[in-house]
Amino acid sequence: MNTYEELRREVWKANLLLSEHRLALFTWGNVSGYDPDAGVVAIKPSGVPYDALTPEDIVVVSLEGEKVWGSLKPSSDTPTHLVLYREFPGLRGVTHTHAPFSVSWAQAGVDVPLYGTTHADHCVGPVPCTPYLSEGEVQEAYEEETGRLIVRTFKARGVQPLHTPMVLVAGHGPFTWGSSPEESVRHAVILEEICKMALWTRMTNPEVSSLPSYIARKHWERKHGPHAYYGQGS
Ligand SMILES: O=C(CO)[C@@H](O)[C@H](O)COP(=O)(O)O
Repeated sequence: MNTYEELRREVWKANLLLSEHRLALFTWGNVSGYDPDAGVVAIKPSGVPYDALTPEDIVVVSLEGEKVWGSLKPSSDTPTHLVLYREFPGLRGVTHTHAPFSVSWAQAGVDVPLYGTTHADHCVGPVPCTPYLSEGEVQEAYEEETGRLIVRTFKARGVQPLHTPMVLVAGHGPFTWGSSPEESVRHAVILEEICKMALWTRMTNPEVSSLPSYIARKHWERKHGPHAYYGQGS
């Protein structure tokens, strides 16, 4: 019987990084990983503190959300993760945190402007903030609709998820993703730093404008290859 041990250990280690980087207190936040060959997602169990988490606690579900391995309840945010894996091809890891600067920008309900090269190295353009979910969406299927809201926001704005691996959900907090669970956590750390620097930048100069696009493009292409700008690359 497949116990998905390798995937579970990878996801377990990534969840411990949330706590190590102080991106989530208590049981807040969650990290998952997707194995497309097996067609399963491993994710943190709901309500288990990080310092008590073991690889055996990690729960494995199908892309449709059916539990296929594990005794605990999967994270309450599992439906959000699953929508992102289904709708954004290439994702292998998703992270959700309650990191304070990221949550502050999400609560403010505004995009994080691209003020500098640190941001430009990791995102083509501002970090999008979604609008609020409607009352019906919240009542109907909150976590699933949160994922759909992220996908709608990126598609409506023509943002490539592999070129902007992060988003703020209005009133809630950040979701980030990547080519592995560990990379999705790294993007959450980077997002928190971007949000902190953007807030301090705006406090230092309320009239500050965004970084000129020719500098932002140079930094993005230096790191991701030429012609990778605005999704023209791989
Ligand atoms: O977004 C939230 C709550 O607002 C979640 O991140 C919880 O804070 C963690 O839930 P579990 O993963 O433990 O179910």
